[in-house]
Amino acid sequence: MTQQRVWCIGGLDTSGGAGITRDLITLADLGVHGCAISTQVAAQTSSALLCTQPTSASNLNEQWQALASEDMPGAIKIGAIANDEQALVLCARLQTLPKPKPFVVWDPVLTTSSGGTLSVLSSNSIRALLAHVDLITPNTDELGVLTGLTVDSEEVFSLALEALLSLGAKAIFAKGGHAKWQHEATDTYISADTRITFSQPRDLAGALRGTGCMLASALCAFWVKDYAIADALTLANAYLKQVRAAAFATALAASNKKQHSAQSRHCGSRKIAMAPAVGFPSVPSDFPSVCFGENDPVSLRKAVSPCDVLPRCDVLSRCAPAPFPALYAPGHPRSDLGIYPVVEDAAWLTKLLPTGVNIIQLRVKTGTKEAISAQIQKAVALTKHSDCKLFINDHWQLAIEHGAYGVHLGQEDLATANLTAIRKAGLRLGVSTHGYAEIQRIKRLRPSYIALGHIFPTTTKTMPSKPQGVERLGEYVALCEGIPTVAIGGINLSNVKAVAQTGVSSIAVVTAITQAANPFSAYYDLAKEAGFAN
Ligand SMILES: Cc1ncc(COP(=O)(O)OP(=O)(O)O)c(N)n1
Ligand SMILES: Cc1nc(C(=O)O)sc1CCOP(=O)(O)O
Ligand SMILES: [Mg+2]
Repeated sequence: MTQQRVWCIGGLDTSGGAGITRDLITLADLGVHGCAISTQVAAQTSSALLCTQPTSASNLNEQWQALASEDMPGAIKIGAIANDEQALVLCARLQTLPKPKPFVVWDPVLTTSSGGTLSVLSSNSIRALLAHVDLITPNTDELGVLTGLTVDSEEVFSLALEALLSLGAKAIFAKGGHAKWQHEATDTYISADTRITFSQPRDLAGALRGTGCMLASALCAFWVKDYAIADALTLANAYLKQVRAAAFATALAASNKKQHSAQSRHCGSRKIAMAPAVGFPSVPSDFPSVCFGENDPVSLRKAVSPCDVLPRCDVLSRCAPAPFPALYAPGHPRSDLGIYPVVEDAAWLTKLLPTGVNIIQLRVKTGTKEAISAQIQKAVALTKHSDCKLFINDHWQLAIEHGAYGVHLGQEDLATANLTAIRKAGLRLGVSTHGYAEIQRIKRLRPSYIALGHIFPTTTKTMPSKPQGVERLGEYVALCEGIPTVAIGGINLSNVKAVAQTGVSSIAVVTAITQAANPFSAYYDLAKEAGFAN
């Protein structure tokens, strides 16, 4: 059970709105066991810090030892550290954590939302702590205090992130709620080699307390549930959006009940203390827009200039370019795509087209450009007078040149592919994804289908990510909001039924067909077991 446990180290907020009290509520809401180490007892109401009493260094040590005598956690969330003495104890303890080391997140709470001081740390303590944490989650005010900069513009924000990295931060998740210069609330994740942004339209629940605590503890919950960091961040961002919406609705209902005047209905400027339980994020509109890198070619914001002059950037959807062409013409009786064989040369088409296969992919990984071009030309000619939709993997220029039905691209291919040219040529576009962050990145493109992989271990290629499993596949299908979906990776006769039951539109296979003793009947067996027509 050690993987499903998070330790929360921070101040005990008597009101339950923030600190370790809020952390434990958040973890419970997400089905993770939270343990607590108190750095101080803060007598707090929902709007004021009355007084606070720091825990002694020896008591802090004893609390740690008590927890360490039982199960170690999968993640440790640190909030307000009262003073340098406490920082010293924590650094010593973090240094001697047994392996596998828990993921350590520091939410550097310095003041309460009402302005009371919770933490006074020297620059030496900050540096020492940074050496032991995997991720720091400052808001822009905290980023300013930690770096000595006045973070009031995008330029200074970027400088501050660089400054914090050079102080020793391994990775930063800088929250954008306080970044008033941004149209949207954009959280930025940055490490030595990665920059990912997570954007949401600004909402009315600005005065909800404890949002930083909730975000960092939700992140730890998703980490111990074994999500990759980009997915855990996407989920934590979506969780917060859900909580804010629910908190605002609850506060509004309470306010309406109390006072029936029209004026009291707007509670955007009031303090909201209660954050209702909302559970695992599942509502697609709660998920952020995700961009990889500052110049993500998939980012539509850069492509459409009117967004920049509009006051709020929930305009992303309004500015989105036309979707890529649909896989079926409107009114077509069929909605699923069936079994989707992915093959390495055009000769496979001759073998598989007689099955009546609906969609097929040519995935040629070796050979000269001339040889690949000849393969694509042959495949296009073979499918021209059939109902089979031919997708070309990787080679989008050749696919356009030879008039294929569509192109399949991976996440990295998007950096070099010319999406405008593909769209202009009228080709369909399928894109690979491997989790929440990539799906949220790709959805705004409105591709013809979104591939979801890899579902089970595969021997066909080395995957940098972990298998997703069918439970997550079901969540991803729902998140794709009607865009056709294709499951891929390790799918065969023994598991194809469970995959089909997630509602995925198509199931792509390599070895289940290409290494079958009889590929022709393997296709039929898979289609039958999945419950697809043909
Ligand atoms: C249907 C489908 N899904 C995913 C992939 C993988 O594409 P990509 O990420 O571009 O990796 P390679 O196939 O190029 O190795 C796919 N080909 N088809
Ligand atoms: C080509 C490919 N792409 C994947 C992804 O997840 O993006 S998994 C995969 C290999 C699929 O082969 P098999 O059906 O033999 O497991
Ligand atoms: Mg590819």
